[in-house]
Amino acid sequence: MSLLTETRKLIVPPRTAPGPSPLARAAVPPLAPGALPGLGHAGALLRDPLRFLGSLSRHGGVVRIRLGPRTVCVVTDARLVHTLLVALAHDCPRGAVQDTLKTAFGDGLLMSEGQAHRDRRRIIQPAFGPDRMGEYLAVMQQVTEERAGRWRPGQVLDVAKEMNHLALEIVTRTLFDARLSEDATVAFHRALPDLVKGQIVQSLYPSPALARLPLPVNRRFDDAVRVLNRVVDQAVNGRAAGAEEGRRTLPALLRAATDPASGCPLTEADVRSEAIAMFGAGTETVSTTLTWLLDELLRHPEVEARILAELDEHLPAGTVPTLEALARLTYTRSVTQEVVRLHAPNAFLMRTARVPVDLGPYRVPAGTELLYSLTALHRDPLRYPEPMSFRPERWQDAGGTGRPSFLPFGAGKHKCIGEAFAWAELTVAAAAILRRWRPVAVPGARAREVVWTTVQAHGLRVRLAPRGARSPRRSSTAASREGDTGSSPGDTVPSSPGEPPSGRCPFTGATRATAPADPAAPADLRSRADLLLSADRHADWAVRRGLLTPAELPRYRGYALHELIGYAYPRARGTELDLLVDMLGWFTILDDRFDGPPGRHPVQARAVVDPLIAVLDGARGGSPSESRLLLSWRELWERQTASMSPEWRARAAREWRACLSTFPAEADHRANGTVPALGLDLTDTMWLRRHGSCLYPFMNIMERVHGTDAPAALHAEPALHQLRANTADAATLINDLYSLKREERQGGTAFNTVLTLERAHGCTRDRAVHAVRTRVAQLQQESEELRRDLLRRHPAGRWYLDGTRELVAGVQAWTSTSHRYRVRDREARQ
Ligand code: HEM
Repeated sequence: MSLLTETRKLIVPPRTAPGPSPLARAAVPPLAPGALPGLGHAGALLRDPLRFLGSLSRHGGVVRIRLGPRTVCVVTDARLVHTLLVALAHDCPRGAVQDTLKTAFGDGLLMSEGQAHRDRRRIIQPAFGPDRMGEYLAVMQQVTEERAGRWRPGQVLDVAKEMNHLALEIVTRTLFDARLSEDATVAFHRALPDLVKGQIVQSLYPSPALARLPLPVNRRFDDAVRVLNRVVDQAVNGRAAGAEEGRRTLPALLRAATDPASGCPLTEADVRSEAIAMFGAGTETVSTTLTWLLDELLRHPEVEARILAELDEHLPAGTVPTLEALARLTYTRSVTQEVVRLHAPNAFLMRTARVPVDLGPYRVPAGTELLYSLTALHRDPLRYPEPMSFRPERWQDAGGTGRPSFLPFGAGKHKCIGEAFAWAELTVAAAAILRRWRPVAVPGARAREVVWTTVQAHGLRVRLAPRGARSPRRSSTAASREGDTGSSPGDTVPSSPGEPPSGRCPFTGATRATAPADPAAPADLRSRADLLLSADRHADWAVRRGLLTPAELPRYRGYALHELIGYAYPRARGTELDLLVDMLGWFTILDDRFDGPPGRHPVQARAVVDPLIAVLDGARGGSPSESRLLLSWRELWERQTASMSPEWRARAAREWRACLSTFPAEADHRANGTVPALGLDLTDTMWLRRHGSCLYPFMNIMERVHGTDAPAALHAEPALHQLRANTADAATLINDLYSLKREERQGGTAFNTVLTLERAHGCTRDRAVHAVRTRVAQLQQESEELRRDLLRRHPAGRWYLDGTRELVAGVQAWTSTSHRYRVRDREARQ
């Protein structure tokens, strides 16, 4: 210790927190017993840090410990910790551990002090304001549902790993409106431990110059810094597909700001530095807490049941969470509070006294390092009886979070800026996971505490069981639709006469028609509040993406596309449901574009379609001239393919390409006045219709909904190819029957099998309709046989085989009721 410091201690009066006269305070904090020569207390701290830190409170509110040659004061009393963080904040900045990060990442919120810190905090605060929070909730829910939607029944989940990825994705998608590649996500989590280890070790070096030596720990730290900078670059510069221009993301806030000290705009280095702060402080804390939450729920099923009941009551499935709804989840909040108390992530936090300070009855000299453990504070038996018991009820008593001893987010000027974000994230993510899955404990794979700078939950593995269907409460919107009856098939489909028209069917070649299968009674979708909410969300999405104007919405909503999804994919929920509705909506809007000039001009058709196909080939976006249709397609392609296998992606790309290529092909025919109807079986017509109606891509999506590819051996079966063709044909033909009147009004430009039969083969209307209905029945019958055969050999693919049947039934149920194919009397007369 230098003479200068010693002299300063004598002449500078100690800073004191407000309280009794400083004259009464002069005690040197007691030294904890058990110091070993040379090592001091380092062994005890390393062996069981939380037990050791927890044991110190019985010696005093501030206790000295020796770590080798260093003496550190541990603050064990919650009130004194509060004093340190609030009243003494100016004189006790964060110190050496934070300085290491400062060298690596610059002066971000997590690293800065004083005026620079205050200025930066003021700039960043709006990113956590209540209006932004409202928007983040929906994203948090969506991200979690997407991730949980990729899990499979029976899968064993490494919970900590999954929660790490989830928390990183939530921060990226909310604060940055960006997406990280899977590689970047993995690299981030690999690099973080090396960063933290290096941060601690380097803070112990007697000279900063030692950090430049080629020691393994330094090298790994430098590598970690490089990786994290690369990841952060992706978040800062890589806006998510479909991200809105001008959205108030954190980088946008920072780029628009001026540094009050210099009067200059903030630099890209500043933006990156703040991104590091958010990733560093806002991911592992949350993921660890979520992991502990799931662990505690496994031990306390009755708590889980109460949470689910409360969610059903105040945040029904399919509801987009709001801050108000979250505020009503009082029991769930008690549970998350208890998890945060018992497993407060911050095991060690540090401050350094710049000048002599008094803490309660103790005097602490300048230069002293002060350590406090929020985890240990929250396990103090005097404040929390039976501290190691998980008892959410303790938060329902008076006092709640207002207790001065409850400091999971710190206090004072460095208090967690993400506190509200974190509470919301914990609730929304837990709700989305628990709604979908029931985690079952894997024997011998429970969470165990591993203390680093945070208290991590290692080793928890659970097996996932799908949560039994819970009945969503009916929303008022659902109830208000009870009077809806929809239209009857007779409105639009020419009825087939009782007896088949005589002669050979031009389509099927049969002389006697097979009786068309009766449509199964459509399932009652009115109790599906989530479907209506998905429809609302989709309408909002379509307008925000510029695909529709608000004026176009009422007519568009009349199509009730969400009902088609509800019928055809009865098990799709959450993210998949939203994806399906968005995809179908997008395709319908695209299809409607071809009712206009692009449908008659092949060059225009190709101008619309080629950039969409290029996305499937991996073309990168970013040109400011990209159409809304293209931007939203990019987003949808990303959402469809996320987490799917390369084989699935290749198949989906191939089939979307085939589908989109039909638009210019049809435009060619229209321009030349030709009909693709060579041969009696209408092979060409059917190829175009089958692919043009997007049934193949929508069959692929069944695998996305199910969370896994159908067995490869099933895909290799020629019989499956036939079944898929039959499914596409049957659904297309059903659609042709119901859309007949609407398409007839387009004159010779429409592609409809009934009309083609009339035009190309001179059939009467009755005969053409009968032929199509007969073909549908035949396809359905053949499909049943194919299904039976495939099921015998590939029982694991049952869900996929059943899905093809549901798809056709769904199209049938919907086409018979949708307003899309209704022709109003006035229109019909025109
Ligand atoms: C369960 C979750 C979380 C816990 C327990 C937690 C805890 C804390 C604590 C104790 C501090 C104060 C550290 C100190 O005094 O030195 C802090 C600061 C901070 N936290 Fe959190 N945090 C959580 C989530 C988040 C999230 C989600 C974000 C951002 C998305 C975030 C961003 C930050 C930042 C930037 C700081 C530094 C604030 C400043 O110095 O002004 N935290 N957090």
